[in-house]
Amino acid sequence: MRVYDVTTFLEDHPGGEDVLLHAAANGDATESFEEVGHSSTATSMMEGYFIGTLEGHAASSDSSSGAPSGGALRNKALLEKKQPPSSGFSGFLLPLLVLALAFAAWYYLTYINVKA
Ligand code: HEM
Repeated sequence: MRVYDVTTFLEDHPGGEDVLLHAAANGDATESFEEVGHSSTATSMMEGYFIGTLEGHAASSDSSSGAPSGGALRNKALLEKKQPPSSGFSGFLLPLLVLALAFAAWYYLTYINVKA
């Protein structure tokens, strides 16, 4: 199941914040969202609020088959969060490595490779 954080969108939602809060409290807004017949603009807007997927939770259309209830949605530990772009090797170590290489090159050219 896909999870969206619409807290910053509540005030801007043309359908009002109440429907969003109600859908969130329900745990699964898939059906409500589809019933409204949202435009393709609305559907692509929604992707901007996507924060991750919830594993082990069936889509609402399957919920009659005894799938776990929306309460599980609040278990943030189950969320597969998107990695922030600036972390780990590419975010911190790589720029540091490039800087170190640049310094080494400058040092070599300035002090070691001087032709008198
Ligand atoms: C991230 C999720 C959502 C986004 C980005 C979104 C966006 C929009 C947008 C752009 C509209 C204007 C009409 C259109 O372009 O289709 C709209 C209308 C509406 N939305 Fe949403 N929506 C979201 C979730 C929901 C949910 C979960 C519900 C219901 C529980 C809902 C209920 C409505 C209703 C009732 C309208 C009609 C308002 C009217 O005609 O006056 N929306 N929404």
